[in-house]
Amino acid sequence: MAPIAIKSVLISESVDPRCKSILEENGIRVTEKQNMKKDELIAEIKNYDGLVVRSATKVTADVIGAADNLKIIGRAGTGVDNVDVDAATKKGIIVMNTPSGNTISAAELTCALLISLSRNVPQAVISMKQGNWDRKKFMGSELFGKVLGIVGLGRIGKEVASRMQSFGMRTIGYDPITPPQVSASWGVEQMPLEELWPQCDYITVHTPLMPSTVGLLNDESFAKCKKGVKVVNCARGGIIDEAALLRALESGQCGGAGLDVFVEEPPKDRALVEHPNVISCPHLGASTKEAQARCGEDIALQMVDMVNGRKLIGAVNAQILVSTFTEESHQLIRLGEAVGALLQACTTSNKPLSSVQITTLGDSMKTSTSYLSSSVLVGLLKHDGCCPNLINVLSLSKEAGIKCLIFKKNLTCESTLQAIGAVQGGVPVLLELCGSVFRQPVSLAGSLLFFKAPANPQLLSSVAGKNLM
Ligand SMILES: NC(=O)c1ccc[n+]([C@@H]2O[C@H](COP(=O)([O-])OP(=O)(O)OC[C@H]3O[C@@H](n4cnc5c(N)ncnc54)[C@H](O)[C@@H]3O)[C@@H](O)[C@H]2O)c1
Ligand SMILES: O=C(O)[C@H](O)COP(=O)(O)O
Repeated sequence: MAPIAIKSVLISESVDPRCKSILEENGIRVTEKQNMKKDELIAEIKNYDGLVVRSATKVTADVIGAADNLKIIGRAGTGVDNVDVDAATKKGIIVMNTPSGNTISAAELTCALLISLSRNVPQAVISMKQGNWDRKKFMGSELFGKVLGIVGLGRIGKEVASRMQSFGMRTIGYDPITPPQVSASWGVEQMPLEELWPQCDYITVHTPLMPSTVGLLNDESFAKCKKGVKVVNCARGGIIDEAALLRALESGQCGGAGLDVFVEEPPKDRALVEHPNVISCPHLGASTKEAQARCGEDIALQMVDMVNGRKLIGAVNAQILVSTFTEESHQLIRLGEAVGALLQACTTSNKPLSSVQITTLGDSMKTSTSYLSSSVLVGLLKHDGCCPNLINVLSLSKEAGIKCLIFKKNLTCESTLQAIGAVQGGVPVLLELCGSVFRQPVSLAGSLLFFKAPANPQLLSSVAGKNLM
């Protein structure tokens, strides 16, 4: 992949100043503009190659549609649910995050909410400030010996588990990806949700927000819980269904909730925030000096590493690019694109080919097959008005109805058009085209003119001119 040029970046939220400094030290122009309305962002975004956001900027399909020069959206934090990743991918824009920078901070806030719930700390504080001394009202219960259910055993779930184990809690959990033996090694017994709900005194959720996690805790699951269960959501609003939570709080099925996140932020509907058994924060999980310093620094360094062609870290929609940061991969990508463009040029139709078979030969090609085949598709699809790159080409070729088959060994090819290429001396060359073998490999650079005729020196001079013979 040719290095991605990022000359200007817009930071649209409060991101640690290290982010701006690092980008500027690396020759990238930075503009900071916070609290932009959607229309303002749409008007502004076309001026930038890069955008850095936290969770408040909604990078919707409209914004992406207007982002004519945008090559990267950097999320200084974990969740990318405020970015339309599909729209970005289709437009060939990399989406990158810094998922571990705020793990500890989010885990610590979760623990703070769990502890606060057990001892009514926030409610007691408010009562004291109002001049009261109410010891009876705020009778709590120990966490020691209680069961904590952790739904989502990734980075934050794991850190919450070890911290709450030190309070003597038994930690059980569920995660469809983290293997049970892995979570067992940090003290979390996994089980299906059906078994988990009835055992928990406390439940905390740490999953991303996606269709399968919306309303994970809903009327049905609350009904399966112990009466008085206390819940915490420091992940994303909506993982605990807000209406169901309110109903459970009102019926006493839920004894208290600690909420850092809401479906709508800030929440216009105040019913949950104002409920006496709810303690809440304005999305503060990552709001520590340490987390912000890490995330701001990480996103800037990741962008700079990518621009300088060193490596790609944190890309959520461009896995294919990870192995394209070597000179060898650049040569193979140029080869793939040139072969794809050549095959497309050989067709008489303006439409892209409907199916393509890509065969790689040799051990050294084993790791390059995915980006090589994608680069052939880039070459096939490159025409006026279509801007394929390695990020969007699979979705563009799917839309164009191109069937792509990839083989890692030589197969008899029955294609109407066939090109064989290689990299020789660092240069992509063509060895064979539609059955014609080039004794002298043809450098795949610049403009090429192919002329098919029987081998006849006189004919050649009539085409190429005597002086070129
Ligand atoms: N409140 C904040 O300020 C704050 C800060 C950081 C992260 N977060 C949020 O916290 C959440 C977790 O972050 P993380 O860094 O631990 O993410 P992670 O990717 O490390 O872990 C998420 C885990 O959820 C699991 N999961 C996915 N679907 C599931 C399901 N249906 N049931 C159970 N588990 C499921 C995944 O397998 C994964 O192990 C994310 O939503 C993130 O956006 C919030
Ligand atoms: O997903 C995250 O990283 C957190 O929700 C933090 O969001 P923030 O950067 O807007 O505080």
